[in-house]
Amino acid sequence: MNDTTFAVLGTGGIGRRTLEVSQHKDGLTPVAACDRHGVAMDFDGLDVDELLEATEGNIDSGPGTGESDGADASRDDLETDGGAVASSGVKQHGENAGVVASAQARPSEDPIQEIIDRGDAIDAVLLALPNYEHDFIPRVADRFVAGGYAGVLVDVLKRSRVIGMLDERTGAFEDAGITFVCGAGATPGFLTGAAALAAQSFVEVESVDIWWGVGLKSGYEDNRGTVREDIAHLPEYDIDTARTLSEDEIEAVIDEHDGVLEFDDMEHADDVLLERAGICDAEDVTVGGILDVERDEKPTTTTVSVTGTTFDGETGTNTFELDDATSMAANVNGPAIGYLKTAVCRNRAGEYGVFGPAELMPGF
Ligand SMILES: NC(=O)c1ccc[n+]([C@@H]2O[C@H](COP(=O)([O-])OP(=O)(O)OC[C@H]3O[C@@H](n4cnc5c(N)ncnc54)[C@H](O)[C@@H]3O)[C@@H](O)[C@H]2O)c1
Repeated sequence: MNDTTFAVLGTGGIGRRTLEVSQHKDGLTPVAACDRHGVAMDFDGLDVDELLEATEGNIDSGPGTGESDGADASRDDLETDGGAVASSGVKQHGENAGVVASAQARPSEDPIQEIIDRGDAIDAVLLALPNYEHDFIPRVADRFVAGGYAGVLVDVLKRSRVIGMLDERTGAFEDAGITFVCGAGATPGFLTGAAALAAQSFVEVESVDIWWGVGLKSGYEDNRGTVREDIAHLPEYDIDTARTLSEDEIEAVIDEHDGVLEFDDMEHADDVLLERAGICDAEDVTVGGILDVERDEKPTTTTVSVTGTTFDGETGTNTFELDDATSMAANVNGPAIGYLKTAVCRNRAGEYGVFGPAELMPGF
C-alpha cells in the first residue's frame, strides 16, 4: 500500500496511543491531531515524540459535549454541564491544556473544521472522541460529508445504538466517497472480528459471549474518559448521569467498588455489528467484563466464546483469548489502525459506505 496520511480527532487516552502505535506500523504518516482546544498539523508528518512528551500528564479529558463541533449552536449550553468540563484537564500542568501544550499545535475555535478543510491531503481520520452524546460521532461524520471529504473515517465507539445512526448515512457516505468503519477498537472491534472468524466453523451460531478484563492502574490517569463512559454501563447509572459526575464522585464510585468494576450485559455494539455481518442475531451476543483501576494485572482473561453447530451436526465452542500481558491500549489501537489500513485499501478500490469490523473478516 502506498503511504497513508491520517489524522486523529481527540488526543485523549486513546488518541495519543493511536499516534504512538502508528509509529510502529509501516506506511502511516500522522499529519493532524486535535482535541477540544486546538490542532496540530504538519503534512510532512507530525513529530509524534514531541507531541506525546508535551501532552504527557496533560491530557484534556472529561465529558466532552460536542459543543465545539459547530454543528448545532443550540447545544452551547452543554459546554458547562455538571461543572465537570471545567476540570477537564485532569492531569493538566502548565498553562496549556491538552494538545496545545505541543509546540506543533495552536489553539482553535473549531479544530475539527480545520482538519476537514485540509481533508484533501488526509487519507484517513480516526475519531477517538467521546461518546456521551450518541449522535456526536454521526454529526462529526456529517461535517466531513458537508466539507467535501472523500476518504476513510474510523471510530472506536462502543454503544450499539450509534451504529444505526451511521447506517442511515450510508447513501451520503457513498455519494461522498467515504469508507466509514464503525466500532473498530477492542470491543467492539478486535473481538467482534475474532468472533466473526471463530464463527466460520459453524453453519449455525447459537451464542457469542465476550468477556473482557482490563487492569488500568498505571493507565488510569490517561483513561478517565473511558472509565467515565464505562461507569455509565453500571446498573445505577446511564450516559447522562455518568456525564455529570464530578471527578470526586467518580473516585467515590470507584472506592465503593474497591477499585474493581464488574459489568454485565453491556450495550456494546458487537451485537449489532455481528448481526449486520450475518454472523448471528444481536440478541445472541452478550458482552461483559471487569475493570480494575488499582492493578495493572488483568482481573480476568479477555475471552470470546462462539458456540454453534457445524455442517456435520456437532455442537462446539470456539474460544479466542487475549494474552493477559496485552494492554487495553494495545488491543484498541493496534486493531483500530489495522482496520484503518484495510479501509484505505477499500476506499482506493472505490468501496464506500459503512462497514463494521466483522464485515472486514471472512463471511459465511
Ligand atoms: N471500542 C473500544 O474497545 C474502546 C476502548 C476504549 C475506549 N473507547 C472509546 O474511545 C473514546 C475515547 O476515549 P478516551 O479515553 O481517549 O477519552 P478522553 O476523554 O481521554 O479523550 C477524548 C478526546 O476527545 C477530545 N474532544 C472532545 N470533544 C471534542 C471536540 N468537540 N472537538 C475536538 N476534540 C474533542 C477531547 O479534548 C479529548 O482529547 C471513548 O468514546 C471511549 O468509549 C473504545
